[in-house]
Amino acid sequence: MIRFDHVAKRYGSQDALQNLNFELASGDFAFLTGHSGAGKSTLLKLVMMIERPTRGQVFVQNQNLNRLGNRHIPLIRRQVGVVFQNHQLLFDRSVFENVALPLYIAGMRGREVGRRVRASLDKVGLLAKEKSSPMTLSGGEQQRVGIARAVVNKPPVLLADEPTGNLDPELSAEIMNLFFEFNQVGVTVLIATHDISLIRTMSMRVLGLADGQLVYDGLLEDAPRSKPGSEQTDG
Ligand SMILES: Nc1ncnc2c1ncn2[C@@H]1O[C@H](COP(=O)(O)OP(=O)(O)OP(=O)(O)O)[C@@H](O)[C@H]1O
Repeated sequence: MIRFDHVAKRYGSQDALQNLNFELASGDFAFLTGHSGAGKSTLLKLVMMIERPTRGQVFVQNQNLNRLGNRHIPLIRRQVGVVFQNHQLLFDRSVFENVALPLYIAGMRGREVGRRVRASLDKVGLLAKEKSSPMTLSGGEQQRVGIARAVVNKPPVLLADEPTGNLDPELSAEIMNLFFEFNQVGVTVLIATHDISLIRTMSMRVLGLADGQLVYDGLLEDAPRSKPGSEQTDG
């Protein structure tokens, strides 16, 4: 679960988020949308403890992040898998080694690593590519490696920041289906995206940000066509 309770984030004199209140219960799925600079990445960074709120409280899996010191950050990171737009894969390592990285960081060694990595690659349909270099893979395949890495230690929460940003509509739909599959087995999923046309095709909850404020929380199919994010594709 994720809960924001009167959360504000200010960078210097810039208000990135203001008085944000929402909750994703365990097993919920939502898209996070809004214009460039609306505060999507900042919101995700607060969940990952890359940033701290200026005011208010963020809860992840019922833990109040304000109460956790920096030494607890790895504990939260193990509970929150993250998928980035540009994959952030290591091109000098194999697919297997990229996916295994969070397990190594968590101190896991031996056979369990192989078992977990292969289970994860199997879920994203890339079991046959474990020895390949990510460089030899297509954009969609690279994104699936990024997803396998995000879920390899079975986090209860999965975040994604523009995970389909560089992909064509067909591949984007495939990637979204993977997120739905993880959600169906109980993972809480929050996906930041500009891609209103893609999320219009799915009747899922949408959190809409504008200028750091939550201006919409509901099913997009119920919304007037100008909301939320006003179809902006900038940024
Ligand atoms: N490290 C920072 N220092 C100063 N200002 C920042 C910082 N990070 C973000 N901001 C500002 O906070 C606001 C929200 O930015 P954020 O990156 O969260 O928006 P976003 O919705 O993710 O945008 P995009 O879709 O372009 O990635 C913007 O005005 C941005 O300029």
